[in-house]
Amino acid sequence: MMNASKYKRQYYLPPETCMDWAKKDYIDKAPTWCSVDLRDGNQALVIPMSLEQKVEFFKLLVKIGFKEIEVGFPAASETEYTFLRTLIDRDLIPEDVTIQVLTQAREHIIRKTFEAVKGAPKAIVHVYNSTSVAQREQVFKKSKEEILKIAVDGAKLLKELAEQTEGNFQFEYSPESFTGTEPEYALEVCNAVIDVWQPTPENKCIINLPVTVEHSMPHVYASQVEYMCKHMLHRENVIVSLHPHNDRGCGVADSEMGILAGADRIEGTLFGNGERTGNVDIVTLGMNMYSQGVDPKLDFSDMPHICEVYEHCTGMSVGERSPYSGALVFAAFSGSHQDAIAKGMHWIEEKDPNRWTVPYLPIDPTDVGRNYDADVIRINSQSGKGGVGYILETKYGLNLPPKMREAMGYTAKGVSDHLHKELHPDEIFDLFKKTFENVAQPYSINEVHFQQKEVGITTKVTSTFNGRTITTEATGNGRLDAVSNALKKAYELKYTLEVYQEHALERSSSSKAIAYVGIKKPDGTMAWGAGVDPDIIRASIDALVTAINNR
Ligand SMILES: CC(=O)SCCNC(=O)CCNC(=O)[C@H](O)C(C)(C)COP(=O)(O)OP(=O)(O)OC[C@H]1O[C@@H](n2cnc3c(N)ncnc32)[C@H](O)[C@@H]1OP(=O)(O)O
Ligand SMILES: CC(C)C(=O)C(=O)O
Ligand SMILES: [Mg+2]
Repeated sequence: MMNASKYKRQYYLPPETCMDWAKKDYIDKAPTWCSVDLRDGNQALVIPMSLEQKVEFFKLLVKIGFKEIEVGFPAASETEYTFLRTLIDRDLIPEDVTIQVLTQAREHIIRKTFEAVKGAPKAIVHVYNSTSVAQREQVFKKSKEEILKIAVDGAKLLKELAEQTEGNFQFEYSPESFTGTEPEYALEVCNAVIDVWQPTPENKCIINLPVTVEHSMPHVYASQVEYMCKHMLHRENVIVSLHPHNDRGCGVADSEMGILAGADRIEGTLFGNGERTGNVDIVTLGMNMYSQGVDPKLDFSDMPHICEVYEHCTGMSVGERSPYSGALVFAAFSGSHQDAIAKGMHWIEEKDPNRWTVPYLPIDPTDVGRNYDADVIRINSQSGKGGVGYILETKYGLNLPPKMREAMGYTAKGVSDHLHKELHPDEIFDLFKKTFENVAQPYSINEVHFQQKEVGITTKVTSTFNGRTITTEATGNGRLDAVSNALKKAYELKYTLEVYQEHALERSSSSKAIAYVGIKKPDGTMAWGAGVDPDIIRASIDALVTAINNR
């Protein structure tokens, strides 16, 4: 049995109501992004990245467009230290990119960090100490004043070493475990740090408010952020940064509401890698903005490549349902969704090509390097005529009559259900051909001759049924009608010719046409056939014979 009574809330509300952010419904500009993949993401991996993997990942982050990248915890290990030196010594940091390094607020760790970062063209030195009730009591066993002193001493040492070290440095402070800290106390500590640094418009400092562990609903965090923003010393010279983790699965909501509450900057990772349930997923955050028409200033247009490098470097995998990036996130298997998507695609093509409104698809999959054919409409036993028809039309250029789409839809559903598998587009096309195209058993046509009469057409048809060949003559008001009448006469067939449609085959063959025929049987149900031939008359006769064979 589980025992909920051993838990109680571990978060603290601000001393005043801070809900102004709730009046906003829209993020109108991208925050400053800082990737912490190479530090927070890396420290959460079973096997942290090698030097080569970190270099490859760094290049990917630069290509995506990150301008601030926390590259590691240089005092942590030789690999971390060497990676930082490699970036600086091999001149791998583009001019418009600022690297960031993390250090505990401990003297020897800070000193080692400055040793590692010296010569960096631009670097953010990020110092942290935990301020939460739990850590004050259990880990540090120190009073509020003593914890504040750790932060202030760390801030002073950063300032001192920055002056003595070659390079350009900006400072960042995190009251780690902010979400388990009383907001008034977190504010007091942050303001004490800001007071040491005395930020200016030219050299702003960063105050990072981490959701080190996600304890509350996102609106509580947003209220805490709003409180901090409202009361922060030199707010105009402070960049307020958020660093949400995802323990309750609300990292994205924390970030979005936190931005509404006044934050300027987000630290997170690709696909939400990071400690425990991960850091906030910057792909989701950025693409959420993009899907509202706001440029996220990050380029995710080649998502498959981004996933590949991420998986290769971290050994993690991108989940199939991972927003905007997962293998299945654009896939529609169910019939009504496919139908709506197919109609939506036609709508934007014909009516409004500049605005994406396709039902069930929050963004155009091609914007992130995915494609309609392989990724969107996929066929299994949950699918219907809309999806099957869409695939036949868009991939193979077959524009089936609406009722024939339905017949083909049920045929595909039956096969998928029976085999218990997804049908790939080529399998659907093969199924169509096998079931509905030029089927010449048990009836087949050997020869057809026409003669134009004053009223209508006369035909002489030689056909075979069960090994017996006969020739019949008949008239009709057109060629197909005449052949149909001849076959009815030859075999006493009972049906009415209900649907006829034809078009050129542009995709599969430039010189052929396809005809579709639907016949109504005495019980009122339909049978369908298609014929493909360079000669449209021959194609229509083959379609008719196929429909007869499918009765
Ligand atoms: C929420 C986060 O993600 S924070 C980042 C966490 N990442 C990492 O820790 C990865 C890199 N860290 C490391 O490799 C190691 O911890 C090192 C090399 C930095 C330090 O190693 P060590 O000194 O051997 O161990 P450790 O980190 O456990 O030190 C714990 C001591 O530091 C103190 N401490 C921990 N964090 C801080 C901090 N941010 N500021 C000041 N003191 C701190 C603890 O209270 C403890 O003190 P005690 O010795 O008096 O008990
Ligand atoms: C070091 C800090 C910012 C951190 O990673 C966290 O609190 O999650
Ligand atoms: Mg973290």
